[in-house]
Amino acid sequence: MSQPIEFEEEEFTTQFNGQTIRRILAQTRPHWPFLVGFLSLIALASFLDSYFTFLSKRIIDEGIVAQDRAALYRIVTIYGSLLAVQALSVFGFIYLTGLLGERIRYDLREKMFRHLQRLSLGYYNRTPVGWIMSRVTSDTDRVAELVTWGLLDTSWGLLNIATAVYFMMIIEWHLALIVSAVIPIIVIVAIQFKKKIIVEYRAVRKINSKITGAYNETITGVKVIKALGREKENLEEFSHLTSDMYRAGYRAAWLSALFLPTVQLISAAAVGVIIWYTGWQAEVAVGGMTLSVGGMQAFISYVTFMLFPIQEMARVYAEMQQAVASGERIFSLLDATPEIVDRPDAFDPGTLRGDIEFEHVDFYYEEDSPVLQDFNLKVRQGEVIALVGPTGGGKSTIVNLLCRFYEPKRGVIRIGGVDYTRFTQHAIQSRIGMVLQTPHLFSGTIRDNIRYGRLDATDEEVEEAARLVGAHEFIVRLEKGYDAEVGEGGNLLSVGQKQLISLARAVLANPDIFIMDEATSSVDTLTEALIQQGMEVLMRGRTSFVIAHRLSTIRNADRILVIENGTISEMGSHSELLRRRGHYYRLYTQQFRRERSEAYAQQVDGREPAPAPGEALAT
Ligand SMILES: Nc1ncnc2c1ncn2[C@@H]1O[C@H](COP(=O)(O)OP(=O)(O)OP(=O)(O)O)[C@@H](O)[C@H]1O
Repeated sequence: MSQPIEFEEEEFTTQFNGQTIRRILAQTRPHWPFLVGFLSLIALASFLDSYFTFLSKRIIDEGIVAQDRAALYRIVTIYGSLLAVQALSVFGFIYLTGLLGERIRYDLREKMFRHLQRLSLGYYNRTPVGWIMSRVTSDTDRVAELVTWGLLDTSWGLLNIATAVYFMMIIEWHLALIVSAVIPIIVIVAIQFKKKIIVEYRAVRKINSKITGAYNETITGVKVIKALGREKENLEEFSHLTSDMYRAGYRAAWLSALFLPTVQLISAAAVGVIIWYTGWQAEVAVGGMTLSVGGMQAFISYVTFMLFPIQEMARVYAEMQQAVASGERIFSLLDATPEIVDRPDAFDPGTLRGDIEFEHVDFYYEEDSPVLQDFNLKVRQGEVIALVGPTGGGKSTIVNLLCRFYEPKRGVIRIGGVDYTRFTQHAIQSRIGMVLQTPHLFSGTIRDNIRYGRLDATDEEVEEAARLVGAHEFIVRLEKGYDAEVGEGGNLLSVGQKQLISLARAVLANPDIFIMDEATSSVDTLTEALIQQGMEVLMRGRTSFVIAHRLSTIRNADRILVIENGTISEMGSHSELLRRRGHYYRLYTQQFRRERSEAYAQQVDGREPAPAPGEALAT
């Protein structure tokens, strides 16, 4: 059953955390010229915004009321030129904010990508891919939004209010003080509303993604639902969801509708105070009236125009909680320390050729469930080791330890007589060639994927490698040959073809140690023979470990290890182990019998037998 995707709808319970906010803001430090640029332009634009209202007052008082045509023209000309300056500064700050946002997104993503490459496999085991993807995409966006548009709206809002108060003070400071008292009231009311509205909309989105999930399950599982007669129960569950959504949607709509009239009423009260004050002054201070008609009009404009920046600031404040939570998750990723780090004196031995030794190795993924305990193994340079045994026995773990994707918890692994933790990880991993059971190919062409083994290889070398492992024939049969796209993860090719390409890639890399996890199923007999031949090319003269599923590999191996419960339960060559008539003998005869009967069935009725991986040697 599919799970609804809810990464976007995570809970944001984080409270304001000054340290995280400081760290988020610190992301702008390398780009301070942009920041200074956009803040200065915003300051200019907001100053002009308020100044325009002041100029309007002067147009009314000095031009229209005083009937002074020259003054009117002069002020209107100033107004017009400043409008052009304002237009330029608005263009400038929006442009700079956009650029700053892109830089911050780029920086964060690059930092995360770099860090993700350093993290050990253990981190990837614990952390779902979806979680990481959410950090890299939506969280980065939220943080970038906060430090750009959020910062822009806040500074623009604050500066607008400050300059408006400044000009009101110039016009009539008593009234300016009275009117300013309204500002914090509107700010608090606006923040409370916005916070509540955001909570309701988030609830709506969350339920919506559950509804999508419910639709998905019902449609994909329609047969089962019908067969079990679950329609009524499903409908009831669905009705709960939709009525929850209706309630949350209703509350959001009600709050949104209530919000604007409420703040408008508060500002209307302020406008009332202004008008009352003007009238009162006219009464008590006949002849000495300090607030002109233009002044009153300017005050009313300042109060009304203040509403918009206050709303924007309230929105930013309410959304800041989300951005802080996003920031915390991004930093938790960036602060995760790799479990495997090179020692300060780590070196590159130049080669990994030499005997390999596991000495008293203990290993676990989870502390309370040991996988290997006191594991000992000596492998001579050039030996081919086949690992067989039941699933979960520890075969992949042995190979993972050898590649140093994990390190022993106790004991030591030596390569060429040296503890391998003295080498750099790169020195080890770049000299081990690995072909996985379901090999991973990267989107691109077949040629690109083979060349991944050695980036400076020529086209001829790429083809030569493919020929050596027997992949050339199938590649040239494809319409575009080596230039055929493999699709995301190589999914346009079969498992066998992917293995052949991985073998060619490994040949090109010319590793000192070769590791192969054979494909268990879905490989036809011809491809299987090709893979076998390719493996032999690669194993020649190289120490090789094969997690073996096929009889042919096992017969040719120098030594076969039967791995059960993290220990070697049997070890020897194919004929030795058969003579011993133990676990290996049973696995082998079972598989041999199955293969015989399949071959017989094919001969009799020409049908393709279904694979029975349950009986394979290493599953
Ligand atoms: N990443 C992991 N985190 C936790 N436990 C793990 C992890 N990988 C393997 N294990 C556990 O370690 C044990 C050995 O697993 P391992 O994959 O080495 O066995 P295997 O012999 O290769 O099996 P298979 O043939 O199925 O691949 C199993 O019990 C498995 O559940």
